[in-house]
Amino acid sequence: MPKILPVRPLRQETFAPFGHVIEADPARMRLINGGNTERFHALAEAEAAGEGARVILNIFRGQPRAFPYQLTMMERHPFGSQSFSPLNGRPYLVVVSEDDGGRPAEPQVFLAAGNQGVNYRRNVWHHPLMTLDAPSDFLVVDRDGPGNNLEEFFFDDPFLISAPLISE
Ligand SMILES: NC(=O)N[C@@H](O)C(=O)O
Ligand code: NI
Repeated sequence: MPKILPVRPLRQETFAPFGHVIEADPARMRLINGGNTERFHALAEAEAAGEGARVILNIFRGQPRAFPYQLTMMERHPFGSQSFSPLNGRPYLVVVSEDDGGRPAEPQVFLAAGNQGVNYRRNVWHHPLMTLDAPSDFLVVDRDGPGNNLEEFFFDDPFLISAPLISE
């Protein structure tokens, strides 16, 4: 029986080993434009390593995942960070792993709210986009350039996400 992974709410403190949560954090706010606009400053940094690399902005339109979901693989991008910011205001799942000697450790699953984005630091193990309920668009900021920027790992034994609900 595959091991069922608990789902936790996405919080910066628990996500810190993997990157940053992109959300309107009052501690990062400064007023600009004559007080008309609140700027939540420098919530994360985009990384694009290697000669000829550049930071690009994309839209990913993800189809909803079906549950229970068998999680069989993780991936990482050795030359750059990757951020996902929801454009439709719907929740989604974020799945990350610590590195364990070059392979992902047991995945950790977070339920992100529709007003939370994430930025995976360069070379952080994560599962590809996990959209819920309906096709959803995400602004994705990541790295383009020479070299293979995608490393995948397939588990011998899959894990299971039974439902995208908070279980902790
Ligand atoms: N491969 C690709 O562009 N998408 C993945 O990196 C992902 O994290 O969804
Ligand atoms: Ni990715």
